Amino acid sequence: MIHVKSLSHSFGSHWALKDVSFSLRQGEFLFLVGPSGAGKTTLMRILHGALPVQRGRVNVAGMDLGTLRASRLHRLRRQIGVVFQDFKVLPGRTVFDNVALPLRVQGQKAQVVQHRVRAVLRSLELDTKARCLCQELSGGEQQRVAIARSVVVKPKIILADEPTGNLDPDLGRRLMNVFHQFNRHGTTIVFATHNRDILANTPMANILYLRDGAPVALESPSGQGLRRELWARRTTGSCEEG
Ligand SMILES: Nc1ncnc2c1ncn2[C@@H]1O[C@H](COP(=O)(O)OP(=O)(O)OP(=O)(O)O)[C@@H](O)[C@H]1O
Repeated sequence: MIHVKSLSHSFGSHWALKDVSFSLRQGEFLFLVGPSGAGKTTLMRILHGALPVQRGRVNVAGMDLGTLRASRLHRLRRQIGVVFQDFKVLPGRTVFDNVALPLRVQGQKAQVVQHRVRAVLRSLELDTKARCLCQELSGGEQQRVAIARSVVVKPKIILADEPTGNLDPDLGRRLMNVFHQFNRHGTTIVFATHNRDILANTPMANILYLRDGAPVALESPSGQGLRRELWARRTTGSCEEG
C-alpha cells in the first residue's frame, strides 16, 4: 500500500529526510516517532503529494508519486484521509455540515450522508454537537470535527500528524480507539506522535524512529526492544542530544 525507498528531501541546503525506506501493506499501522524537527511532517506531506519526491521512490496505493502528474493528484488524495496539526474547519457551518462536506462532494445520497455522518460523530463523541456551529466549539472539539471529516469517506489510508496533541489524555485515548477501529477494518495508518501511552497501547503497530531526518530504527509489532529503549532514552533526554 505504501512503499518508500531511499527517500531524501532537502529544504535549501538542509536535509529534512535522509535515505528513508519502509513498506506498509494494506491494514498495517506505522508510528513515526522522533523529536521535533526529525522529519515526520515532511514525510507525511510527501506521502500526501503536498511535497515533491526529490530523491528516491515513493509509491502510494499503486501510484508512483515521483511521476504522478498534478492533474492526477486528486486520484491519490481520494484514497487518503489526512489529520494534520493545522486542521481547519469551516467556523460558520455546523458540525454536521463540516463532516458531511466530503461525502456531498462525492455526490452521495442524502440518506447515506445522514447515516455515515451520524456514525462518525457518535464514535468521536460529537453526536450531541451536530447542530452547533464550529465557531462555538472548543479547540479540541474542532480538532475532532476535522478528524471526523477526514475519516467519514472511509479512506484506504489515514495520515495522522499528532492528532491527539491538544486533547486531554483521556480523550486522546478514546480517540485512539477510533484509529484502532479503522485499522481493524483494513485502513492503513501512518501516525506521527511523541506520546508514550499511545505507542504502548498500540501493540500491533510498526515503529519508524527518525532523528534529524535519518531512520534510526524500524521495529515490527513483534519486536518490543526498541519500544523500551526509546522511552528509556526519552526519559534521559538523550533523543534530543543527537
Ligand atoms: N517549508 C520548510 N522550509 C524550510 N525548512 C523546513 C520546512 N519544513 C520543514 N523544514 C525543516 O525540516 C526539518 C524537519 O521538519 P518536520 O516538520 O518534518 O519535523 P517534525 O518531525 O514533523 O517536527 P515536529 O514534531 O516539531 O512537528 C526541520 O529542521 C524543519 O525546520
